[in-house]
Amino acid sequence: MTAPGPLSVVLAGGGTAGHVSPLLATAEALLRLDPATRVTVLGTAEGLEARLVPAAGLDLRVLPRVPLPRRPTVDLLRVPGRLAGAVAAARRVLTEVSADVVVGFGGYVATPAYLAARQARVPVVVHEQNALPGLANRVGARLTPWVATTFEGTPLRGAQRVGLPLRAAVAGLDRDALRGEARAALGLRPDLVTLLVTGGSLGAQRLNDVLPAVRADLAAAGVQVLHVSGRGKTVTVPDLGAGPGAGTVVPYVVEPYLDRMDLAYAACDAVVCRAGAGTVCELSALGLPAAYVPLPVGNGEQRRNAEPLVAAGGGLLVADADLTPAWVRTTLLPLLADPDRLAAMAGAARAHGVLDAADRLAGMVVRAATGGTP
Ligand SMILES: CC(=O)N[C@H]1[C@@H](OP(=O)(O)OP(=O)(O)OC[C@H]2O[C@@H](n3ccc(=O)[nH]c3=O)[C@H](O)[C@@H]2O)O[C@H](CO)[C@@H](O)[C@@H]1O
Repeated sequence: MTAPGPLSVVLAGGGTAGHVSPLLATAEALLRLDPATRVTVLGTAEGLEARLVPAAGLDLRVLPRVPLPRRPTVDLLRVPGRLAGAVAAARRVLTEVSADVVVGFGGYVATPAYLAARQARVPVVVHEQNALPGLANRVGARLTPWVATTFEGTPLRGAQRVGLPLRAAVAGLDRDALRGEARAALGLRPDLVTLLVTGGSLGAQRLNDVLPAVRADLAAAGVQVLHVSGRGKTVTVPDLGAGPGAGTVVPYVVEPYLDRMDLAYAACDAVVCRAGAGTVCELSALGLPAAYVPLPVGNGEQRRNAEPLVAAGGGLLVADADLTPAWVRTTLLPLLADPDRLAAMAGAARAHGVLDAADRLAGMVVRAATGGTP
């Protein structure tokens, strides 16, 4: 059975950019397939989607946030009432836009969206970004045969690996062509080895503390830094004074958040970062060598996100507690001074990455909406 006319697709997800970016990339791919597709996004007023979705020109509908407690606490008793309100709100949106399919990316709004779709008999597609699934997607995967994952081996029933949908600005990035322009736009020198430091969309205080502390060593080695710190997080970059590296002008540029991460990726030669699924997949698809410092909380998904890439030679894995000034001096600086090793890592990363996940997921969404089989 084929739905008549253009499809109406509801994308549900949000929270951090790690959740919003694949949603936006999937919207881009659906609109590439058919520019007449109606795309509606369900998100929260608190997440980054509240800014990023309208900025991408998409229709955002806000649902109340329903955090699901990870452990059975008294708060669990309040979930059904809150959840019922959010399901009813989602259901109204599905009816208003005559949804043909709901695609959930996990997070706060995904659970009510999945339940509303089930009530309205609208097909559901689940996309899980992380190597270990979150609670919302564990629920969602029980309701549908259409389950897509970023990584191989994610424990969800019926999972098919499609990779992580990447925005066209990243997937289509020609780093060599954009390098000069990107460095100039970011206040970096054209001629120096360039390290990108990024703690993901929210930043990471640990990275913000450790990397500036070795500014003098980096500068003395001729390594300039672009440090994306996260909004509201602090970074104190020491003045070089008369210490090592003084007298040479080696930039250490701090930006709280970049809407154009493609510029950062074009500008840099290597990366020190957290291991959010988005960062891992973008860097591997672009062939960027990186030292991954997984966030040591949550269900351990960040370590699992980076492990296969690191095992394939595409980067280093550094425990949070091991990220110290000494590590920078003894491990990172020698790596940055070794173009052959960097090139080998870059090649291994590129071989591991997936560039066309957005098109693969969009294809699955259309099949789910039009009565296909998984
Ligand atoms: C603290 C937290 O909850 N972290 C989770 C969050 O991470 P977080 O949101 O940090 O996610 P990711 O590393 O997955 O992705 C970061 C995304 O933000 C973009 N970006 C980043 C910085 C910037 O200045 N501009 C910008 O556009 C990157 O290009 C990338 O697309 O979602 C990930 C994907 O579900 C999870 O794996 C992480 O565990």
